[in-house]
Amino acid sequence: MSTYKLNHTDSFGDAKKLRSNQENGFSDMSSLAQSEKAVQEFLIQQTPMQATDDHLIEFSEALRTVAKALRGSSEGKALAQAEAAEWKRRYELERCKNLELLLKAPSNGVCADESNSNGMMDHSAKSLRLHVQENGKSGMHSLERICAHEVLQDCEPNSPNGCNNKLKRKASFKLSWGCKGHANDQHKKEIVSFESGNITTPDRSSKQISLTWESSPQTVIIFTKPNSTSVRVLSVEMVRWLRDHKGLNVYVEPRVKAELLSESSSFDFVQTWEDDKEISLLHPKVDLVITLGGDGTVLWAASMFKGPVPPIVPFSMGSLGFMTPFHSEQYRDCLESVLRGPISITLRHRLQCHIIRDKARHDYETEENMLVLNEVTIDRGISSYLTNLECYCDNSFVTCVQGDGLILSTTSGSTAYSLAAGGSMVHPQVPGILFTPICPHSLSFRPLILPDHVTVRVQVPFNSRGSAWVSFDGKGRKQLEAGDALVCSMAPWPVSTACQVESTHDFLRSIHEGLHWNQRKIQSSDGPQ
Ligand SMILES: NC(=O)c1ccc[n+]([C@@H]2O[C@H](COP(=O)([O-])OP(=O)(O)OC[C@H]3O[C@@H](n4cnc5c(N)ncnc54)[C@H](O)[C@@H]3O)[C@@H](O)[C@H]2O)c1
Ligand SMILES: Nc1ncnc2c1ncn2[C@@H]1O[C@H](COP(=O)(O)OP(=O)(O)OP(=O)(O)O)[C@@H](O)[C@H]1O
Repeated sequence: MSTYKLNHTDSFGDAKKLRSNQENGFSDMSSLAQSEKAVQEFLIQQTPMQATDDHLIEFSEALRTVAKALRGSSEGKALAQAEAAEWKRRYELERCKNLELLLKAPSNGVCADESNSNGMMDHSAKSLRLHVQENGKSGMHSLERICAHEVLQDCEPNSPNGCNNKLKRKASFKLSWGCKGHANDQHKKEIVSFESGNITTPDRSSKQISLTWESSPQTVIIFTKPNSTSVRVLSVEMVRWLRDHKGLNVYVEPRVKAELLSESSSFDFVQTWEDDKEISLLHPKVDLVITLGGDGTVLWAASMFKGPVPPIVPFSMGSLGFMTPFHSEQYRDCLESVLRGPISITLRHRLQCHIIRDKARHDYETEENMLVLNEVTIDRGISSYLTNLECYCDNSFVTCVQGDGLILSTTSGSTAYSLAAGGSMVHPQVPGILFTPICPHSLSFRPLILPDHVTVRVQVPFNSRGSAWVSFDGKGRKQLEAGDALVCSMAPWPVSTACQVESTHDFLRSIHEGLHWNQRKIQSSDGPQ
């Protein structure tokens, strides 16, 4: 039998080609775009109906061809910008790797934080570390590898050891993928095997994931739904219990710290942060996140982490709870069992999105990356016109959405807005991107589910009647003008949420209890046999 190899290529394989296109070709895209618009306007006035002369018809055909070519080139620009952003990210990653090597060099492979002989972090090392973290998501990701779980422990006023700024380990844990029929969670096999030239899939890729602590969690952060009396009462009780009975360091939002202090000054042990930048640096210190609220609070908590997210334990204190399986009345038992481990988790994928502006001064300029746990929505906002959105998947044209808009959803978000717009419900652990139109003005537009490795680009064409609006998990609305594009792909930082029982059980329970999915009276046997 002949042998062969299966290659996986990533969607950026053509980036070099695109870059050279960019360099050699379309240098002044905005003027091209204006010319295209002018041609289109001209065509609208000069329809073949009005132009009876044969030459004019021929001329208008030629202009149509030119307009098409111009449009093609402007589409190429947005694509090239997306590719450029990706190359920029890769460059940042490389840079951080080099920094990692630099940090390692003087201390024989030991993390720079550890290398300091008296255990104190020297200022330059600290500022270098912060600098790396501030340099975009790749930098932060890389840093996690550099200093896995190493943190600078804050000075505790009542600490038995006094304030010695000793470096302690963040609690480490292990994730294992269980297989049906294999009690031993160490069981490992290739998902796809090519033995003897035959392709087989001995195991399925999505399995139950369990988290086992390798050292005890020490620090938790609690996010709470605002303006709720029951949440406020519970947070007071929980913070005290976590400190007095579990000896944990507790972080809360600044608003909650103020609430706690208004209850009693004895809550001054509770830690907080001052601005968003500070919270983005908290990840290396926090072992566990607790949310008290509904699904919106889980979305809120996840949005605070622009890189890796500590495991989340979501308590249900809202009306619906697709991502909040824990009952707040039993919080002590739940937290005892989570802190002890092992626990089943659902690894929820996130999408990373960024907007590429047509007006961007140069091609490498893109906006900040946004991470969503549910979905990114592109809609018509306050405009009463149909949206007109050109959609591409990698380099292929998907379709033009004409309707109220488009939802690009994670599988976790499949039970949220996408469901309301007619998308399928998908188990949250299935990797993929849901492509769900909102009220498409078409009889034949069915929602799609795309694989997890693709990059989706949604562009407002230059001939669009109005602009479009983007929102991220229902928040942070931004306007997309003609020529602007949204680029979206799977993020490398999933969100792990603790399960009450296990992932599939919790998912089914949420659609049964939350949506009364497929509830119907059972037909009686009293009838034709
Ligand atoms: N027509 C709609 O169904 C519609 C419209 C706008 C926004 N939304 C959803 O609201 C989300 C924002 O939630 P919020 O709590 O901040 O706003 P919100 O307070 O307006 O609540 C929206 C509702 O969506 C539910 N929800 C959120 N995530 C869910 C999920 N993954 N599965 C099932 N239900 C979910 C919430 O429980 C809540 O009942 C958006 O991400 C979007 O999915 C839905
Ligand atoms: N810590 C927080 N800070 C600011 N806003 C928050 C926070 N937690 C939640 N929110 C916002 O409050 C709103 C309501 O939150 P959430 O969905 O958790 O509660 P709920 O609406 O009572 O739940 P449900 O939708 O299940 O009834 C959401 O828009 C969410 O973004």
